[in-house]
Order: sequence, then structure tokens, then C-alpha cells
Amino acid sequence: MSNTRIAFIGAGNMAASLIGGLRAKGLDASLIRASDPGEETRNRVSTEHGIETFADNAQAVDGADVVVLAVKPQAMKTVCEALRPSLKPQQLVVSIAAGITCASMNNWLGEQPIVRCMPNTPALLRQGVSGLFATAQVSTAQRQQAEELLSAVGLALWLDTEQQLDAVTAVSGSGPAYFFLLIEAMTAAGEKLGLPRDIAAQLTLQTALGAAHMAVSSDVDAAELRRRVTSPAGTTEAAIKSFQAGGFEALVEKALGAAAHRSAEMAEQLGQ
Ligand SMILES: NC(=O)C1=CN([C@@H]2O[C@H](COP(=O)(O)OP(=O)(O)OC[C@H]3O[C@@H](n4cnc5c(N)ncnc54)[C@H](O)[C@@H]3O)[C@@H](O)[C@H]2O)C=CC1
Ligand SMILES: O=C(O)[C@@H]1CCC=N1
Repeated sequence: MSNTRIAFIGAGNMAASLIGGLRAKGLDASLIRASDPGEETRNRVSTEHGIETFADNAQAVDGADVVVLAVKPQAMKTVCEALRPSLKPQQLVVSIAAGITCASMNNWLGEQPIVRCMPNTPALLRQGVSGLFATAQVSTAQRQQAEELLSAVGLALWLDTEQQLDAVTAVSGSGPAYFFLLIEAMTAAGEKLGLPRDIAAQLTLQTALGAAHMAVSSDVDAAELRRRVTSPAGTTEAAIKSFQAGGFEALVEKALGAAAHRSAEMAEQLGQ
């Protein structure tokens, strides 16, 4: 990775967090470039990370070993088709766009080695997790380059099939939003139970943090940790029974199913 030249197409939130992670890991700024139509966006990443930026995507990819596609899924077709004449066959394309398949990208870009990934927003704090899938054209060295790129902002996990990316999107890509929703709901419920809002918020946030740390560092699973909090006929049991009477597990399954379905549907709708 130390000599790998990386070009980011799109310099928004996810690209900026990847660039920040690479810089924090010691990758030289001269090896990173980014292009974005937004002047403010270009100025922000070049000031924050000391990298060269371009308004023209073709200029950014010139000489790059790895080209990271970090635009919205809806922009992928146009961006890929316009990039096609500028790409060299050996350049690795890494896409982080939700719901855009390798087959669609190969149609738009021509045959390129492609790694399709699904990161998540805690990448901003280098606490992210990503699922990665490589096409057959990707060499071992290129797999390593993609893994080093994504592991600069958190955990990077390889998948056996591209279809599994729909499930990864449902679990971890969209996942931070589910935890934020629970934080919002617990804070509001605490307030309704008579706590000042800031106290309810602090109690909720520190509990989320503490529980996540426990779940990550413990040698027992989440179900056992839950049992240890749940005294027979106590308060936790009352709450858990209430969650389960409302169909909590089935609701979570349904919600993640909806996200995975939407990921596959986007591939259909945006992949033409
Ligand atoms: N936000 C999230 O939680 C996650 C997002 N993703 C994926 O990451 C990708 C980027 O998302 P964000 O960074 O959140 O979006 P963003 O909107 O912050 O960044 C996208 C950037 O692309 C630029 N752009 C638009 N048209 C362009 C073009 N023709 N050429 C070059 N740049 C262009 C925009 O100006 C913008 O700065 C999306 O495809 C999304 O599916 C993946 C995982 C999680
Ligand atoms: O909501 C979305 O479509 C994107 C993909 C995963 C997180 N945000």
C-alpha cells in the first residue's frame, strides 16, 4: 500500500473518511487524489488532507493504481460510462456504492478488475466495518490493496458471493441508523418517565457504549450477557417481555429484510 496511487471519484462523506484513514495510517498525500464537481468539497478535502483535487474525473484517474468510486448509486452509470476511455485494463476499481453490481459496472466501464464493498459511517471515526467482494479478474496483490484501503477505517471482511453484499448492507451498511433510532427512542422514553432530556440522553449513550464494549470484549455471547442483566421477575425481564410481546425479533428480521430487498431492487433499477 505504501506506494499505491489511489484516485477517489467523489469526495463526499465516505471518501473523506477513507482518505482520512489512509493519511492517519501514514500514506503519503502525494499518492492520493480526488475529483468532485463541488468546489467547496474539493477545497475541504485538499485543505484537510493535503491532497491534490480535480474537477475532471479523467485527470484524477490518470496514473492511479486504484480508482475508488464513491459517488451516489444514482450517479454511477454516468460516472462509469464517462470514465471508460480513461481507464487502463490493470487499474483496480473499488466501488462503495450501495446496490450497484459488478456486472453493471463491467457493462459501463468495460472489463476491469472490480472490488465491490459496503462500508459504514463509523468509518469517519475509523470504527467502521466493511464487506468486500472481488471479481475473478482481481489479482492477489489487488485484493490486498482493497483490504488495506478499507481496513484503514475499520474491520474489512471478505465475502464469498456478491449477493451477500445485500445482507451486509442490511446489517452493517444501514446498521448505524438502527442503533441511532434506538438511542432516539430510549432517550425520548427516559424523558417521558420524568428525566431531564440531557440526563436521559447521557444515560442512553453511555449505556449503548458500555454494552457495545462488553459485547465486543466478552468471551460469552450477547444472549448470555443479556441473561446476566435479567434478574428473575425483575425490571429487565419486564422490559424484555414487553419487547417480545411486540414482536421485537420478528420486526428486526423484517426491517433487515426490507433493507436487503431494497439493495437488490436498486441493483435492478439502477443497473440498466
Ligand atoms: N452514507 C453511508 O452510510 C454509506 C454510503 N455508502 C455509499 O457511498 C457512496 C457515497 O456516499 P456518501 O459519501 O455518503 O455521499 P456524498 O453525497 O457525501 O458524496 C458523494 C460525492 O460525489 C460527488 N459527485 C456527484 N457527481 C459526481 C461526478 N459526476 N463525479 C465525481 N463526483 C461526483 C458529490 O459532489 C459528492 O461530494 C454512495 O454510493 C453510498 O451508497 C456506502 C456505505 C455507507
Ligand atoms: O441508505 C443507503 O442506501 C446507504 C447504503 C448503506 C447506508 N446508507
